[in-house]
Amino acid sequence: MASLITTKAMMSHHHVLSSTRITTLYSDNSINDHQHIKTKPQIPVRLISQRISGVTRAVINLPAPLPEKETVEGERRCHVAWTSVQQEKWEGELTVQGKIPTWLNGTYLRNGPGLWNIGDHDFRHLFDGYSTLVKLQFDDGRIFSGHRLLESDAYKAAKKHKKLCYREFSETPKPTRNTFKNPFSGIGEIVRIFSGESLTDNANTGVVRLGDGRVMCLTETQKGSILVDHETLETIGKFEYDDGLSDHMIQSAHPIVTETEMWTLIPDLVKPGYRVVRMEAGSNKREVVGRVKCRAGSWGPGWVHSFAVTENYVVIPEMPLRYSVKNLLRAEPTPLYKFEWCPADGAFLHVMSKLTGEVVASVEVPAYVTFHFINAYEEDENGEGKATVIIADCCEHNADTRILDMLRLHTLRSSHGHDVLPDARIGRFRIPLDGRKYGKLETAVEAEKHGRAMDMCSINPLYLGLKYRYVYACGAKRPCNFPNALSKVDIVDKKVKNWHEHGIIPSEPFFVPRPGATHEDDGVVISIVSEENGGSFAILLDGSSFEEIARAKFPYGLPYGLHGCWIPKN
Ligand SMILES: CC(=O)/C=C/C=C(C)/C=C/C1=C(C)CCCC1(C)C
Ligand SMILES: CC(/C=C/C=O)=C\C=C\C=O
Ligand SMILES: [Fe+2]
Repeated sequence: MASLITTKAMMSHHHVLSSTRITTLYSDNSINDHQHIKTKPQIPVRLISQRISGVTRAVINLPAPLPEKETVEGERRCHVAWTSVQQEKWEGELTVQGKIPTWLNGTYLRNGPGLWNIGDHDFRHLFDGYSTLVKLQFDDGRIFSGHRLLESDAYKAAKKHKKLCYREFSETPKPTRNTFKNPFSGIGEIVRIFSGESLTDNANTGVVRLGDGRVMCLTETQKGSILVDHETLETIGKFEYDDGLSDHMIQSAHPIVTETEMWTLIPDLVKPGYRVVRMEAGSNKREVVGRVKCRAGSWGPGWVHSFAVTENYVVIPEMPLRYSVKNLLRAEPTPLYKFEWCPADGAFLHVMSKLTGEVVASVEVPAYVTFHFINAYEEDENGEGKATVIIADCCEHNADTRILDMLRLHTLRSSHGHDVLPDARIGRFRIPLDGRKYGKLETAVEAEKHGRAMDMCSINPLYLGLKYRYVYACGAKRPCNFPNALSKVDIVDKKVKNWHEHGIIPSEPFFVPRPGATHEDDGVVISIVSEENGGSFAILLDGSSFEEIARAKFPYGLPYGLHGCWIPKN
């Protein structure tokens, strides 16, 4: 479907009246367009927007609704959230409806998969798409915006050769004819996987601002650590780690970054365990603080998309959903992709001292499935000035691995109106620090209050590792097949405020604190919303009341995105 839309969009000149400026963009750059453009001159597409009763309306620039017959696999036209971006880049000013707080000056940068096809080949899974950065540059009440595809080697090679060239999350390049003839090619491929050579560097998951100001896009392969310019969205180049740890090829997609340091986990597939590493701001060298050995007797370590820290400790999850070398070597994906579900081998959480690298607790907990840890903190239950327990909260999918396969594009694009999204909750782990063997897992807030969906979370970053109260995340208004609401959860009073409009798919609600604020929820929440009618807009909610304070419509539809960061204006 994406290719059909692309061709159509490319052939029409898009005119939208803008109150402040006219932007010219060239729709020459998506992979489909590329083929086309070789024989045709670039077509400038002018985006002009028109103010109608205070709201900027795109006049002709949104993709024209497709007739029912122009569909993927015989389906109805799918939501713009799951539709590839139609141009490689765009830049322009958005017209704001409402009032942006005067203190909000800086750039919100969001990463995520935004292009899910190469020529006629449609990718399978949400996580396969090529990284697409979206910026919202807030400047004195105005928003300058844009998007751009990340120039990873994987994307550049796909563009050049018009085929998949690296292993993505679920996609594997087709073997070449030589591979069939060469009896050693299987071994060669194993080497290429374990050296990381055949793995993607498509850094489509998150983006972080390091303490020294560099901005890095990330995914779960180490080679997918790529520096970008947050103003132009240009790709600067690979982040070159200067520490000899890259031969471990994979990493957590969510390092924890502060002004002074970065913490991350490097899983070890050969001797199942995790290296806990720290990198000083300004350096490219990660230092191994300690190593955790997996408790389960399984072949692979538990999948580690994210983890948590407290003031003094790193919390390392060992999920029963484990990396599987067997599945890694398969060309065709299993329902659990590169992972396998091993609940009989146990589920664990480990706690390491940041200072000494010593593992101070390692507890067995009930089975769990999570992509995202929300926050963690130490609690001194006896009031003796010593932490006795660690609380670690995560978006927990009720130990149900189906969520991974629910994120297949076919499912996201097809289950219209059916309530098929499996339930999720805020899972709260209690990890005793007194040597007890077991930890607890509880539901922090009744899941019904946020529509039984819970993922893509953020907190006030000033509360990282500390006792905190508010979680911002995607919840749901049922029925749905994907989280379709924004939720503010008060985990102390166990109250939830939800924000929803019909037909929307909002991306991660990102909290930016007001400078000088004394209340945890004094700030704004930013999200980019994909609409059912093919459009999209940026929304600003008040962090406290969770009510809309401003929105700004994009002159075109943007797909769903994953994680973002805030880069304050210097
Ligand atoms: C987008 C997101 O949240 C996760 C992306 C994960 C990726 C791209 C994982 C890729 C992998 C391979 C290509 C092979 C090795 C295993 C694994 C790290 C899962
Ligand atoms: C989008 C998502 C889960 C949604 C489920 O409700 C997970 C994304 C993980 C990667 O960042
Ligand atoms: Fe994530």
